[in-house]
Amino acid sequence: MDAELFPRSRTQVAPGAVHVPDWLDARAQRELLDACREWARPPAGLRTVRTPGGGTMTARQVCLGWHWYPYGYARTVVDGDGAPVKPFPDRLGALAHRAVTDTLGAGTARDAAYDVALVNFYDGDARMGMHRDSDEKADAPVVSLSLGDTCVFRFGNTETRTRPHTDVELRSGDLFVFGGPSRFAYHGVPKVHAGTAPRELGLTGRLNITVRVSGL
Ligand SMILES: O=C(O)CCC(=O)C(=O)O
Ligand SMILES: [Fe+2]
Repeated sequence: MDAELFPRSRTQVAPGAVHVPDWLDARAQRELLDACREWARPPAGLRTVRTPGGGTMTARQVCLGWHWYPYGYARTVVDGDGAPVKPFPDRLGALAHRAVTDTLGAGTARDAAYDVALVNFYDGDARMGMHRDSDEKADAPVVSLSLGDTCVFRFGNTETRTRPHTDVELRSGDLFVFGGPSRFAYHGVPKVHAGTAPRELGLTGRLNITVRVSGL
């Protein structure tokens, strides 16, 4: 949509939590999507995540650098095909540094060694419940990039899964960074709006890439 009634602008959603609309241009989105398609291939490809309670996550996932499973990190896909996790690409680290500098300032992530990416694919009625990204042993900001369908991203507080929270619309190309006092805030994806991806991207569904420092 190029004729917004109200142009979207950069917003600080909470201290240390910043939303930047359209951070990735169409070409960068396309390149990231192509990379995600490669990463999704087996071995150590896209998988359904099973939770200890016997449930499954509706968003399917592939990891880079370290393999996340509920609730920890490993070097191999311990809850899947057992293959070694795919390497963390340097360019995702560079992208994360640029994202943090752009949102929270140059000093914030100077020494942060980004080494993990979690790629979540949402199709159909997929969503993600309120949770904290708390299996990392470091407090560097989490960098989140979205591709494809628009979603409602719910950003809450560090104490409870419930209110107060702010609902933000994340669209294809948007950046969301949460660090500092917001690093361990609860967040989730209650809704993905099917069929809202930019037509020229060629993606049915939504992809989200979070880049993190494992501290491991
Ligand atoms: O899909 C999103 O925007 C959020 C993903 C997320 O919270 C996570 O991977 O931990
Ligand atoms: Fe998360």
